[in-house]
Amino acid sequence: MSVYTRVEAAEVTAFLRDYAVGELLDLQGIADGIENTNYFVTTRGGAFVLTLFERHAEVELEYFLELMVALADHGLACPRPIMADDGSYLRRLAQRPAALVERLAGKAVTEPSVAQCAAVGEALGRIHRIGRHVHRRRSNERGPAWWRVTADALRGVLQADTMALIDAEIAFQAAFDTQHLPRGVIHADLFRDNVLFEGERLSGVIDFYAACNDILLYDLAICLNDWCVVPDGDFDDARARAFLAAYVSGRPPVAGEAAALPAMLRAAALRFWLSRLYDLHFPRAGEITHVKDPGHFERILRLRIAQPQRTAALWPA
Ligand SMILES: Nc1ncnc2c1ncn2[C@@H]1O[C@H](COP(=O)(O)OP(=O)(O)O)[C@@H](O)[C@H]1O
Ligand SMILES: N[C@@H](CCOP(=O)(O)O)C(=O)O
Repeated sequence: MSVYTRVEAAEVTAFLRDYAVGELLDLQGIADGIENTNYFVTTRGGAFVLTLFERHAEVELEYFLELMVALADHGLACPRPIMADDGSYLRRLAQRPAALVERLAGKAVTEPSVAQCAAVGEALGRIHRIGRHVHRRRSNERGPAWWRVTADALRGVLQADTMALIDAEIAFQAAFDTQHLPRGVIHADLFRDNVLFEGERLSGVIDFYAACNDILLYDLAICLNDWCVVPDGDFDDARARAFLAAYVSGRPPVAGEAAALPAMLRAAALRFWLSRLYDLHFPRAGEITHVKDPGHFERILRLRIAQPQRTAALWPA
């Protein structure tokens, strides 16, 4: 579940007095999600999602909200934050920072089609372009420094050969030159559960609460490893081609990006393997029970190491 902080209708009614959204008609806790407390809020003025943020600092939340406003202003299908009467997007409710955003139609897909992968590639290219308008900055809290700390935390609980693979990959990534790769705002967690569809139409990209400034190609690699794979982690060529073609039509790559993709795919696999391993071995008290399979990303990492040329033919000429 993802209602960590309970709020009553009376509290939400009082909270909504500072927004021009009309009277509260309905309040429903949202069961999906991992990190924050989310409620569907229906008022006379529309349908919204109320998020109570459970762990981020206000300065980070200002970054996420600035990004969502910029994306919505530039026409990306994503939840537009609702401005309170005092001009702010971030308020407080039940001793938590809280924001009200537009509720979007659609559902997440578990088996994406070629057309849906193309739509996600197109949306990711747009996020990377529009991200240039965001003035605040945020570093990637799950970047190489976090990989090393997390690997050290896992050292006592993993088998020696598993640990050796993690250490070798961290060393490979440290030696890999990324200076020439374009950087900007990345979503950083654009998995299947963070995109809503109505049929083949992408109706919303959600959950910008891992967004940060990092290598754009790394964001692309995160998506490819999730959206464009068959269950064993190998690429589905048609989906990967469609995703890449749609992405590069919106954000043309610079020299050297295609050659760096195999390493970025490995970095993306390592990052989610580590977070899943950490969540499995060190579950957070009182939090989510649906632990995601770390083995999936171990398989993906091993495959990407074994097949460095695999994406060469998928990247548009
Ligand atoms: N703006 C929105 N419109 C419609 N549904 C949403 C919206 N935001 C969140 N949801 C629903 O709430 C769920 C949890 O949201 P998410 O942001 O992924 O939570 P968390 O940050 O806790 O992981 C999503 O899977 C989706 O079903
Ligand atoms: N999409 C991820 C979960 C989100 O990552 P986290 O580091 O915030 O837990 C996955 O499928 O593992």
